[in-house]
Amino acid sequence: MAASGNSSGGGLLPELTQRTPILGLKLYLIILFFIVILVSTLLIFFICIMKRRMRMRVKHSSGTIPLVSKEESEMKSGEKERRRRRKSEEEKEKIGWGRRYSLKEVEEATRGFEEGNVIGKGGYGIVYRGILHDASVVAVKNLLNNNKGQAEKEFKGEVEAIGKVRHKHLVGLVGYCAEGAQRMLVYEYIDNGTLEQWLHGDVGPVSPLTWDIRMKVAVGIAKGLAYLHEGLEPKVVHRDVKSSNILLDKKWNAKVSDFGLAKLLGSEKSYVTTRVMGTFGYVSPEYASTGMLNEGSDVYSFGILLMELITGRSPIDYSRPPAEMNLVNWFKGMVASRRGDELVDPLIEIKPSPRSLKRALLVCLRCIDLDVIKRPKMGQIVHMLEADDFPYRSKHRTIEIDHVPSHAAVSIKVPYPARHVEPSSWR
Ligand SMILES: Nc1ncnc2c1ncn2[C@@H]1O[C@H](COP(=O)(O)OP(=O)(O)OP(=O)(O)O)[C@@H](O)[C@H]1O
Repeated sequence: MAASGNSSGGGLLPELTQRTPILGLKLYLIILFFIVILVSTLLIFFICIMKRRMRMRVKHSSGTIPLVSKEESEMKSGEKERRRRRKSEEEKEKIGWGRRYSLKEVEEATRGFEEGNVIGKGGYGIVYRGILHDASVVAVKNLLNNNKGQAEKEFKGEVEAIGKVRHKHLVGLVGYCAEGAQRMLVYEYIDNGTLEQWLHGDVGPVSPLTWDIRMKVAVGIAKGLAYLHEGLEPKVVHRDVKSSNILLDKKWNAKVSDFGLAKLLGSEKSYVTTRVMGTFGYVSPEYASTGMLNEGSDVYSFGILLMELITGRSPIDYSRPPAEMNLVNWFKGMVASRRGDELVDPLIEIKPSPRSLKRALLVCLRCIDLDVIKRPKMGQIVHMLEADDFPYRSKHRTIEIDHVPSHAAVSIKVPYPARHVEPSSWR
């Protein structure tokens, strides 16, 4: 019994240890190999199932206990999409110097061109105050429909000429709108009215525009014009320098506005137009009679503007006695008869020093010289108005002022800076 029991147990083991035809491996090794394969297959299968279950659980949980509601998450993705689209629209609408605005944007900014947002009406259209999406305040000039044929031309010229021009004393164009028949210009908003309003509006018995403020305004305008004439290539002639085109901020900084009439000029050439486009009373005689235009015409208009600042009078005022209706004639006559101090606006409480007054009067006379060549450049005017000791510095050479009325008994000598005027001085 013992022998048979031994032989059956011993018979099984030797079978397992017998070599098989598979690579001569022993049977138990092959069995072991298959068991390992089976176990690892099961293990992989199990892991896959577990992973799938976990994924399903995550899905399930986000559906049942969401961190944000479905609507909210849709809104968020919608908002994201809208923002992305708005950003790409804005990128598309950027035009180098500013922006092209859609009609919808301008309508929103002005609350549908609400009457209450009208800040002024000019020859080319109505100006509205507007607030853009980014909260910046702007002045939107909506060009008139009945001006379209002409205004469209002006519009294009204006946009191209002034879009890139940036200067402390020039009103910046921040963009435009050209949709369908609509043409609009979007300017930075200047918050303290126009020089015309401050000079000729009802300001009470004492003008807030003191002599010093008036001179500061004059220097600002001169700097702005000097930049147009001498700081740009090709230069820009404004063509409509007048008090209603001078805007003021709360610190009395002057900003020259309305380049609707400005045209780009070739550097050496003067420009001939078929019709005179300036404003009566400010237009230089040569521009009025020949249509020949160069920056000298702006200098003439600046001279008239300076007279207006000194006297508080309009260039043409039919409500005055005939001898005083034309500001230039009255002004020249008063200077010639040495009554310059009577020219000062009676609304100025503290009178200017004789030196400061004389300086301003002489600049006026030089600007309105009938010979355009003899008029100073705007950069020189900045120097003349700013120089403390002008016109008394001895090293200045003197130049005769022509065209003070021929009946004038006096010959006025106007010192003239011999130095070269650095562009940086009027910037
Ligand atoms: N950028 C601005 N910021 C604030 N107000 C402005 C601005 N531009 C214009 N205005 C206001 O709108 C008014 C009309 O301006 P606009 O330039 O159209 O006409 P104007 O200069 O009075 O006349 P014209 O069209 O004959 O030049 C101005 O008088 C001013 O009160």
